[in-house]
Amino acid sequence: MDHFQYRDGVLFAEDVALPTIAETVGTPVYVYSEATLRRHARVFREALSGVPRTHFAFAVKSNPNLAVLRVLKDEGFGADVVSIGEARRALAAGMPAADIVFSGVGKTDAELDEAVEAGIGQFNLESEEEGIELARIAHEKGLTATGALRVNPDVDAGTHDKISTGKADNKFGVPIFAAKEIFARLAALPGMNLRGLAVHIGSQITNLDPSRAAFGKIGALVAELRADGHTITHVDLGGGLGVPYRAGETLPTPAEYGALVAEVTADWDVTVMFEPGRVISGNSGVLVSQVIRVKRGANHPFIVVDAAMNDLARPAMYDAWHDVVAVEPKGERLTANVVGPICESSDTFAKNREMDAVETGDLVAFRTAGAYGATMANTYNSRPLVPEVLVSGDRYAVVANRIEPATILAAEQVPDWLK
Ligand SMILES: Cc1ncc(COP(=O)(O)O)c(C=O)c1O
Ligand SMILES: N[C@@H](CCCC[NH3+])C(=O)O
Repeated sequence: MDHFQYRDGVLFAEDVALPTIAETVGTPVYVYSEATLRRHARVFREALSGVPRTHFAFAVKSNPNLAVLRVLKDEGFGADVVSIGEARRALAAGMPAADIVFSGVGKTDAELDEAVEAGIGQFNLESEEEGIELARIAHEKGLTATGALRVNPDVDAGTHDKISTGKADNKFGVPIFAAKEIFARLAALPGMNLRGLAVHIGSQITNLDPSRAAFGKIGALVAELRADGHTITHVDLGGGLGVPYRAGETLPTPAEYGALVAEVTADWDVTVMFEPGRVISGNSGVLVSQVIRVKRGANHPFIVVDAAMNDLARPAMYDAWHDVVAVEPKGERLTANVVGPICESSDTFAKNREMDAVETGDLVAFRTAGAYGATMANTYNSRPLVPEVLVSGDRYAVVANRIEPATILAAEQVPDWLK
């Protein structure tokens, strides 16, 4: 059930009218539905109920807001983090360190050190070099770090090139042809408990065949490692399941993904770990923005809204589609370009888009903005950092303040020689 629905011609998030939030918090503003987050978490877990032992780690990068993480912690999720900053967020949300998986291709020694001290549950090792460093750091403290070797299976996930991670020339993981030897060397190090493998081939995956191919390669590697005498208790299959961004799109469902995983992993006898991000957070959020003005263009009008590419970078970065809807539709349609105020032509959310007619002062909502939205926001053009609101039934709360340019200016200074 969609928790963003029209009631009497006004778009609501659960039981809160979006204009109410826009009036009290201002625009642009991200609005998340707690009920949707919980529903997605439960649907995903349920989809994997055919797998006997599972661990769910929400990909913090998709939406690191503390309140969002708290909801997922409540749903029994741990976290997949890629920096110590994300690890601190997961811990601050109350997630046990043991439920946190530390991924990422460039973990610094300082990050590894802090994460080992914190008792992070699993390090997904992206290289032999990283594994050696982690083992040394842990051993010097008289501790043992738990690791899984991330394997690059050389499978094309068929997604946007910029978010594809499993091809041989992507920077992630160790080449599959070298994985056995690297595993053996790392497993022998004092300070290292290497318990399994990890794989993640990309994001916004819309066809499960590449996942099947990648998981099959991992299964074969598990068998080979066991034949060599290694103990494999955990395999992390990453995240990446895509979500519909436009009405009418059909994508693999969590249930189809779950059935594939149950089938492929049936004889693995491991705890299967997952790192879903977008599939949990994507359709849990919208970005609400106000129309500043509608200006005439050569072909179509330009609808200039108060959100920009600094608030929602996906269209500019990946030519991504986000549905744009009027919060209070008037029943008319038009074809327009929806743009932000930033001085770049890439600050375009929609081109030649047939959409609800809107006028100056109207509110619009960008749908499917809960993943890789606020988390990728910045302050380009000295714009404020966009705020976030969580709705729960008829309640709502600001869960991230708008950071005004003055706050950022206060962190800058002119050096003595220029005074
Ligand atoms: C290692 C890792 N795990 C999980 C994710 C989450 O991906 P998604 O949000 O597509 O589920 C990503 C991002 O692609 C990732 O790099
Ligand atoms: N930022 C990307 C996803 C990156 C996934 C990172 N592992 C997007 O918005 O689609």
